[in-house]
Amino acid sequence: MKNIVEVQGLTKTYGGVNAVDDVSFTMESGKIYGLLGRNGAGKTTIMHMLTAQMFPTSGKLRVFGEAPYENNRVLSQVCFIKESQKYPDHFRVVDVLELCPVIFPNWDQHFADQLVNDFRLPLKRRIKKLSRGMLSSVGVIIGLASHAPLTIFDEPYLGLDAVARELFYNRLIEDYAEYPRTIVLSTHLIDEVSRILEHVIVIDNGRLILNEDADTIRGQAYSAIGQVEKVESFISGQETIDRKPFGGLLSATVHGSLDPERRKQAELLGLELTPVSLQQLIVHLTKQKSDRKAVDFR
Ligand SMILES: Nc1ncnc2c1ncn2[C@@H]1O[C@H](COP(=O)(O)OP(=O)(O)OP(=O)(O)O)[C@@H](O)[C@H]1O
Repeated sequence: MKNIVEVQGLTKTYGGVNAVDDVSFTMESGKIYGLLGRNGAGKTTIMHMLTAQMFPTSGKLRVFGEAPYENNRVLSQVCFIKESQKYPDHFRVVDVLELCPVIFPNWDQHFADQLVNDFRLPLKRRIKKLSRGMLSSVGVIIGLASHAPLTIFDEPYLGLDAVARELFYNRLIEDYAEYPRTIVLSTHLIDEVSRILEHVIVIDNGRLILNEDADTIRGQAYSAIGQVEKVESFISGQETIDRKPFGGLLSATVHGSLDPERRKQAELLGLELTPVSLQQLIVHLTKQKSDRKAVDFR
C-alpha cells in the first residue's frame, strides 16, 4: 500500500516545551488510524503540522509525497475537522455546506443531505445559535461527505450524545467500505472507536510509544474468568495486566498470546476466555513504556 503520510524525526518546541519530540511514522492509503494519547501528549500539534497549519521545529514531513505548506495539490486532498472550528458569525448551516463543494473536490452532496437528515440538523439556523452537539454534527458531516483522501477528525464528536456518536461510527464504517480513504481519529474514547481502528499510534509526552496494527495489539492479551483458585493456577508465572474479583469469581487479564495449549488448559480448568479491550491494553502498554522510559532516564 502507498504511504500518504511520512513523518521522520518530527519535532515541535514551544519555548522550552517539547510538544512533539522526534516522532517518526507513516500512514498508508485506505486505512483507519487512531491517534491516541493522554491530554497534552502532542496529538493536536502533530495534526496541525500534517495539515500545514504549523511548521515543525525540525524533522521531515511529507503528505502525498510533498511538503504540505501552501501546497494546494496536497491541501485539496486533506480535510481536517476539529471541535473548536470557527465559522463567520452570520453563517447559517446551509451557507457552510454550500461552500464545501468548492473546497473539497470529492464532495458527496447526496451523502451530505442524508447526514443532515440523520443528524436532524436545522439547515436554516445560524451556526452561532446551534447547540454544542449540533455544532459537532456540522463538523462530522463535512468530514464524512468531503470524501477527502486524508480525513482527520480531532475529537470533533465530543459534543455529540451517545446516539449521535453511534450514528457517526456507523455512517463512517458504511461509507468507508464504499470509498476507502485514510481516516485519522484522535480521541480519548478508545473503547468506542476500537472496533473501527485498523492501526493505532500512541503519543505520550510528545514521544511515539506505540505504532501497531490494532489486530496485533488485540492479540497481545486475553482475560480468564472462573473460580479464584483455578484462575490463580492458570495465571501463575504469567504477566498479568489486571485482576478483578466479582461474586466469588476472579477475572484476570494476561499479557501474552493465547496458544492452543493455553486454551486447552483453560478449558480443563473450566475457565472462560475473553478478548481484552483495546483501551485496557493501550493503557497498560502506555504505562509500561512510560515506566521503562523513566528508568532509562535515570
Ligand atoms: N501555542 C502553544 N504554546 C505553548 N505550548 C503549547 C502550545 N500549544 C500546545 N502547547 C503544549 O504542547 C503540548 C502538546 O499539546 P497538544 O495540544 O498537541 O496536546 P494534545 O495531545 O492534543 O492534548 P489534548 O488531548 O488535551 O487536546 C502541551 O504540553 C501543550 O501545553
